[in-house]
Amino acid sequence: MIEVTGLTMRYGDALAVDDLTFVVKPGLVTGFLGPNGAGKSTTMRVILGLQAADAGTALVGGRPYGSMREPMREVGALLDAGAVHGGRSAAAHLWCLARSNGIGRARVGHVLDQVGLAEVASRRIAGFSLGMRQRLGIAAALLGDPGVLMFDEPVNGLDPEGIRWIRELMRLLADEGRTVLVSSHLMGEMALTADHVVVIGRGRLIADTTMSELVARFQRGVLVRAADQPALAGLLVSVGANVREEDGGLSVSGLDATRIGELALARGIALRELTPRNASLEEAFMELTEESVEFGAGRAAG
Ligand SMILES: Nc1ncnc2c1ncn2[C@@H]1O[C@H](COP(=O)(O)OP(=O)(O)OP(=O)(O)O)[C@@H](O)[C@H]1O
Repeated sequence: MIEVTGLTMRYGDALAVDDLTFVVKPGLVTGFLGPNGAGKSTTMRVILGLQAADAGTALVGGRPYGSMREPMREVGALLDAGAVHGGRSAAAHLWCLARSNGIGRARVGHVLDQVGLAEVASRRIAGFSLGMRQRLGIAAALLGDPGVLMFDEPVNGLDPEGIRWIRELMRLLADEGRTVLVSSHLMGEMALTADHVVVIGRGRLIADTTMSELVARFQRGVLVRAADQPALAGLLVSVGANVREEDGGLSVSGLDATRIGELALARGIALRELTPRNASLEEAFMELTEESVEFGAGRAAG
């Protein structure tokens, strides 16, 4: 479990994280979403004790990172996959990390296998592709077999196969009961990965909810096609729905797809299509963050 409470962090006069409070629970993949500069990396760095907060606390398993005797066994993180010593081999890099954290050599082989780098274990990191570096960074995060994992934009620059691999790994880690926090500025990617989302903008909390609730919140009506469309339109309007013609079908709001299907069935109208439509999650994200920008502007003016 990660508990962030009233976290505030400034760079000079600029407020990067502003009184942020949220909890990341075990057994779930939690997406940490926000546009560039929202404060995601800063929050993660404070959780990892790499930066001191100006106010508030960030606890992992009830304790600040700085008080852990063997932190790699409690929390693993991928922050910047580029930041490794290129002259070493993958195995040497991991063994160096393991040794300085009291972790046995067997874990090095285990995590190299787990991330699919076993065959290139003795190659110098300098020759690694971005995807291989990401995998190596994830191997390092997993080295201490920690219960809490944080990944900052892990899919950045990866090909579709690499993205799918990361998605499946997150799921597996959460299913093992671990706490998984993964940041992204791409809502669409998160929709496929996360169970829960924490959305921030300008360092402030915008939403802390389940992914399915967020999707439902941005539901954009139902597209329906029927054998007898005028009859269906009349029926739906008679129960209070908003109906307009669209693309040879009916765009319906005010009723969900289940209810529309039941009404059509009861009246004996055959349906040819019944499609609930959501705003793209990118649109939802824009809306959410625009609200936060407006909120920010309002506060500044007031
Ligand atoms: N070392 C620094 N010095 C000064 N300002 C910084 C520093 N690091 C970050 N900032 C500022 O703090 C704010 C939050 O940045 P942060 O990197 O945490 O956001 P982010 O959500 O991770 O963004 P991104 O998706 O671009 O990584 C931004 O306005 C950024 O410009």
